[in-house]
Amino acid sequence: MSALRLPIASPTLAVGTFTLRALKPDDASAIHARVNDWNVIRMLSRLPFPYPADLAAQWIAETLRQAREGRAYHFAILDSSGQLIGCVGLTLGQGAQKNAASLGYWVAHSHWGQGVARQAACRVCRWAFAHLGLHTITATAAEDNAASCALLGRLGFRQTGKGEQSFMARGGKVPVQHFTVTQPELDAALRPGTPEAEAQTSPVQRKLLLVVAAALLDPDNRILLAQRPEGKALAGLWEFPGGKVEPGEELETALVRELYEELGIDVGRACLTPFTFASHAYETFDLLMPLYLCRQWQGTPQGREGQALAWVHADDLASYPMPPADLPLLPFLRALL
Ligand SMILES: Nc1nc2c([nH]c(=O)n2[C@H]2C[C@H](O)[C@@H](COP(=O)(O)OP(=O)(O)OP(=O)(O)O)O2)c(=O)[nH]1
Ligand SMILES: [Mg+2]
Repeated sequence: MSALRLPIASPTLAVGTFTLRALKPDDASAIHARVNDWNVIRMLSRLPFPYPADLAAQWIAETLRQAREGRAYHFAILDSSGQLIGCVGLTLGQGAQKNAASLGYWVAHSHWGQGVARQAACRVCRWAFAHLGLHTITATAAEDNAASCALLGRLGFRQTGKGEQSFMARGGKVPVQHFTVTQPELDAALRPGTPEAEAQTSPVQRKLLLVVAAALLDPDNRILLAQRPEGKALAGLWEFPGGKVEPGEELETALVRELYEELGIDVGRACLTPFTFASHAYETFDLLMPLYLCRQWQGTPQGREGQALAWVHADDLASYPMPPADLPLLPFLRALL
């Protein structure tokens, strides 16, 4: 009886300072901006040049369908700031080839030479061998893509043959090399001490970001929200004023400082009452945000960083889109006010 292969959910994988996660529809513009580059696209067999903007959205939709059906797993490669810098993926064989998968990847030209593709490809292969029941992973690289051929060699891929393949962007056939790796071969390539092994076995810990924030309350029990300005992460969303705690800084000191910097008000530490906290796993960091209540301060809050401000009744909070970390806090505020 042949074992049925059930689709498994695409994981989020950490490797070195990079994060690999399933593609999302709103990755389309970043993908288009980075892949529509002759340096990148000439190494990819199935992509036309120029690369039409709507092709990225279609491709993402197709990868999501393939992942749901367990036919392929494609990942966005994000750098430590959450910026998409490439893609890596595996397409699974069918029928007699069901224990094999083919590997593909590309990295934005601006990030070449930094080991991004090597680390990402290695991480995805390790995950696939561990979870997809594969015997082999294959890859094909254009013969003039020396970096890719070298990368595969460093991951234990053996060259199994040469051939020719059509490359759409180049408008014709291009000499290619075919490669294969098995799990023992990949493991052997990850000998302790190699950069591959280090990046794979000691992924940099997810960053814990400590942010302090305040719910300032006026005599009508309205809460002050500030709109995150353009150019900042989560721009346009409404938040509790506050900011990052600096290394070695006490939480209340940080909050007093942030409220002065952002709103121009003076708050005494004794006027800050600990209320609750937010804990949220953002894509590239974990946020821990103690939230204080404050009913007394000196001065009138002003958006000193250009941010819009709004005094909002607890019942109206839902009309102000907030960062995902803040949503679990709202029922507590409604119950209090
Ligand atoms: N202040 C604040 N930050 C929040 C809230 N919810 C939420 O997810 N965050 C996140 C967004 C940011 O990733 C982080 C706070 O960063 P920030 O950019 O405001 O930090 P900051 O005020 O120190 O500003 P900067 O000097 O670093 O630009 O916490 C919230 O309600 N208030
Ligand atoms: Mg802030």
